[in-house]
Amino acid sequence: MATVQQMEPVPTPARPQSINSSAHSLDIDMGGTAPPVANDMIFGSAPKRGDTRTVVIMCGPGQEKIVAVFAEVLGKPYRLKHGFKDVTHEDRDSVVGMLADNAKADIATRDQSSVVAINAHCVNLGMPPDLQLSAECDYEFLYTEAPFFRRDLSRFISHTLGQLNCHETLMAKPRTYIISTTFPDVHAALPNIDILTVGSDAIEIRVDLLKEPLGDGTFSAIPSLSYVGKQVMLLRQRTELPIIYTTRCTRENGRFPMDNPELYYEYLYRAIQWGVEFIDVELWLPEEIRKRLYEKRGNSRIMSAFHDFSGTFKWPSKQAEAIFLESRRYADIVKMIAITNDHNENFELEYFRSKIKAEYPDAPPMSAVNMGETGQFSRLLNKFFTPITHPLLPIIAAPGQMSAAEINQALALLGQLPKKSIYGISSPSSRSSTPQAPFFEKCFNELGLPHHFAVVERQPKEYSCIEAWCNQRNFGGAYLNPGVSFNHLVNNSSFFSSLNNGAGPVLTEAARLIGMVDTIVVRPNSGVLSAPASIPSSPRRQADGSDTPLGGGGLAAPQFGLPPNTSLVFDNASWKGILSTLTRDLAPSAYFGRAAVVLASSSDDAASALFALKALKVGKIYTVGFKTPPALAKDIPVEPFNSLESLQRARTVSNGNGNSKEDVGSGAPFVVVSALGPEKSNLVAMLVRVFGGYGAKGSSAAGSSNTRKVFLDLASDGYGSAPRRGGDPRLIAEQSGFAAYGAADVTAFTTVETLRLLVGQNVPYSFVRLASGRTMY
Ligand SMILES: O=C1C[C@@](O)(C(=O)O)C[C@@H](O)[C@@H]1O
Repeated sequence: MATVQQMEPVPTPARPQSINSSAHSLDIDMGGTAPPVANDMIFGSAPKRGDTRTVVIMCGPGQEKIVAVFAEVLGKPYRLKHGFKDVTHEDRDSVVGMLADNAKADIATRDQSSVVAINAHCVNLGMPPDLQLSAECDYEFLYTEAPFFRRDLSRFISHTLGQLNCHETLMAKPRTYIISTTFPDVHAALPNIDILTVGSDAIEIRVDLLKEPLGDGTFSAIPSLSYVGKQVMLLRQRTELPIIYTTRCTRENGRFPMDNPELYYEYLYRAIQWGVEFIDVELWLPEEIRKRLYEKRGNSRIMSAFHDFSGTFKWPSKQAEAIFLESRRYADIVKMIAITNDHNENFELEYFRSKIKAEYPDAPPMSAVNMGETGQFSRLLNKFFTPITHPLLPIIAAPGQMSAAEINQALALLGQLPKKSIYGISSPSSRSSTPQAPFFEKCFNELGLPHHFAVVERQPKEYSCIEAWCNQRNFGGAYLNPGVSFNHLVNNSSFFSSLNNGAGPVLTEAARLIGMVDTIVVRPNSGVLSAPASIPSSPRRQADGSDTPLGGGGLAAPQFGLPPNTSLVFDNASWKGILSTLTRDLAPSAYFGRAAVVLASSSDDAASALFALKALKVGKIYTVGFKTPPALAKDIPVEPFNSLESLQRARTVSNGNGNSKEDVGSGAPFVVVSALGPEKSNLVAMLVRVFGGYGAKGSSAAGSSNTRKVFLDLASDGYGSAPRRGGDPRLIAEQSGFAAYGAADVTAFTTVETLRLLVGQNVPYSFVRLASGRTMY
């Protein structure tokens, strides 16, 4: 059970510090010795250029508007053409739309090296997608018109074109859980989907368990592809989690018949076309089918699946190794599951796991557990893609399945998940009306984590106390709100500066370049880094002159001394919050090569946004109110607005398409990020008016574009939160044609990242928003 103490009203993590407090300078000069950099955290899974072929959208009559939405999400102009034969080299930077009926004539003869064909089908019209197009297109997007889920389209296209990759993110996580849903109809899952998926890193849809009603009170033997498509669509509209698509056969505890392996190909390949992230492919399927699926998987990942229900399977056997070797041939992930009868078989599995790791270090990651009650122990030990259940599910997907909370509680009992003290370190300037402690308590309880959480407050410009909270035996990590400059942290703490033999704490690439730390993560030492020197922290002098231990603020008296086998990693979660907000409704390519404006009253406030914009490969950054730190100005043109003329110049600069080299950075600003406080609202409002209006790149006779520009106000929690001089910039931005986002969006995404970093658990964005009193949908 989590123990939470709300000591002070808590902060909004993404709020820039200089709104209320004096700015700190950001210089990336780290002094003499460079701090160690966590080499496994370099840029994470940053957006990529991905597939650069011309995107062709096929749509039904009267549905041409979906072409414009695709174009908008991708940040490209669009044009309508009759058929594939009319798509030329000139269209390469546009989205091309065409009517499905016309496309059928020549889709088969398209040049697949230059075009990617997407069948966009609106399910509201009562007809299934055209069979020929479904079979011949590269991808298929199923959607509802009312309501329309733009973030679903954004996710679909970012995934299928390879601009965002959830696989890399999941692979980097020390422990991952997948929830196996067992609903006969996804509708039943939707009301509880947020709570159901707390702790899950991906969600499995058991296609074989879906029951398609036939209208006469009976159900079809297997659900039709059109029914399955709608179910997958529904699920993806309501969860941001990657989906695992499973057609489990009758022999392996499922309901899919085994007499026609081609049926599996049909269903599984369709899932790749739908942009499902993970496809479960059973090992019994003929090699030719497994190979074909693997080769045609696009940006989806294949999970080879083997289950043995005989009760005679032995992990220490030639057979087990042979199964692994066969599985890995056409797989990105290998899953091996067996029913066992003896507790010792859990140890045999662990031996098998370590043997495979040692003998095949380059093999795909393996998820391997034993089923049944005696096998539950192996579910605690498996760290990668552990299948879990939840009490709200109608049935468990396999004997012995446990929930995330049960696994975590068991790990805690076994001493594998020791109780830690986790802190939210705020300062008086960052107090907000949303109490953070009850939220963390809810998450910890929901996840069965044993940790303490406390919000503690430091005084402005007081950094030395932070070391006292961190230099405790049971310190489990902290978030800092507002973030603190790395230099301030290290220069004011003999503890931090002495870590790693005087080289300082480990820094992630993001924290190093941003220069601001908002998350302190405790990590077991990897061989690469030397053990941090743990020194006793300096006790605080009380008024009477006696020494008193620092920290805790009401927690049990802390034991001093970070254990020697641990490292502190200084990280920055805010930039990810900003990145996720900016890519919620737009694919990363909407930003590639375009110009951005960042307003802030200090470089500390601007740094996370600058880093996120660089990750999005913007072409140029205009700045207002601060000097860009050299590390962040590297490899990108940065121009301060220092006169009305410079502003005017930026406004009228020609619009390129941003995709070719010559166009990089050209065009009027597309995205404006402001970290200025309410007292500077009129300046922000003036700028959004100046840069407002539709249009963006490429609107010309050659194609039309209606891309809305993007405005992100890091200083505003929402409309009407505080009276603002010159009006609310978000409202003005919206009136000026921007899509506007505020600090609450960034905060929720940042909290998701913070929890991942601090406790290694995934709490969906929608749950965070729900807990803070707002729903996404
Ligand atoms: O393969 C697996 C693992 C599983 O069988 C289990 O044992 O938890 C549950 C299935 O839903 C899933 O597809």
